[in-house]
Amino acid sequence: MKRARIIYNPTSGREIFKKSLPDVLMKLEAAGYEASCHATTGAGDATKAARIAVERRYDLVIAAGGDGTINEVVNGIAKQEHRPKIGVIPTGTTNDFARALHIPRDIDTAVDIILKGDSIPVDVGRVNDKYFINIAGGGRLTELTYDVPIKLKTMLGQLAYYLKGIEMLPSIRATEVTIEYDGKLYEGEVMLFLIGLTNSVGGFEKLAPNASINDGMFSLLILKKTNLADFIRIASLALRGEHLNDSKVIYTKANRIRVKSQDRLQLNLDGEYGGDMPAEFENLYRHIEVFVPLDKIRPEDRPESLGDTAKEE
Ligand SMILES: Nc1ncnc2c1ncn2[C@@H]1O[C@H](COP(=O)(O)OP(=O)(O)OP(=O)(O)O)[C@@H](O)[C@H]1O
Repeated sequence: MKRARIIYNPTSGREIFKKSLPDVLMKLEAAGYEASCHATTGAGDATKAARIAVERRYDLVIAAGGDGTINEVVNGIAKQEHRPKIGVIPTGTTNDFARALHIPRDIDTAVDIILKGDSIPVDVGRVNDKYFINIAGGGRLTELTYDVPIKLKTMLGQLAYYLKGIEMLPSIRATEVTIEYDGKLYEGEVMLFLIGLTNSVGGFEKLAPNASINDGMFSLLILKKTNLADFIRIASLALRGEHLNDSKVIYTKANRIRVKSQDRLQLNLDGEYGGDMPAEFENLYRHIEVFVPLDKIRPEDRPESLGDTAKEE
């Protein structure tokens, strides 16, 4: 009998998953899985739980939570040789990764997608021995995600991040950085830089419009130093995906990126604090298989167009 392990964060998003858990377990059992679950207890626990699930040779690991939980689960799996397929039940505040893969927030539908059994390989980012699935970034603006209290997120959802952003806007300053990407060099002051694996960041779905989830490339976006008015102008352009040609924006694809700074510069990995720079980023090509609604995935990202290379590594 196949075995499934659900790793869920009881505090994520609006804390709704607990109520559905018995139904989800029953549904998995009815589909022929022996199903069990682990409720995370705090930072790092989902990584530990995923590592144990790998050791115990679970066939399927389901991450139920927000991007932070999925990131932790991937961190427990990505280094291992035997990597079980991952199912995602998005119950977080932002759910960028799930949104990029068209996995809906409705728990029942998300479980149906897993049970249907269609999966695709996705790229994973590695930086200083940590992994990310969606986005890495740096700059004062990316640091605001750490300060949003859990209770506020539970009450307000994504709005909590925007409120925090507005509160911080006047105090955001630029940072001097050196960014090396595939042999090219950028040196100067930046408001932020983002290294994306998908097109969905902080609810902005058009930030990296031509990102592919499994082409082995990062989308690198650098926002140079701006004044407050320019910053607001570019942010509103970004909502419509019209920011890429702005003279303050550098946007390109790269496979390897190095970032360093004279100042203290924190690294944000999938919305959580991930250590300080310097950092070296590497794109791990099609490193993990995730269950998705195949009919919603762009043709070029689907297995039939991936060919045999999808089975490499
Ligand atoms: N029992 C717990 N109590 C407090 N924090 C927890 C607990 N379990 C996990 N966490 C931490 O909560 C972090 C954020 O969780 P998660 O991403 O699932 O939800 P979220 O913050 O609501 O959603 P999003 O990341 O999409 O904004 C995790 O990275 C983890 O470190």
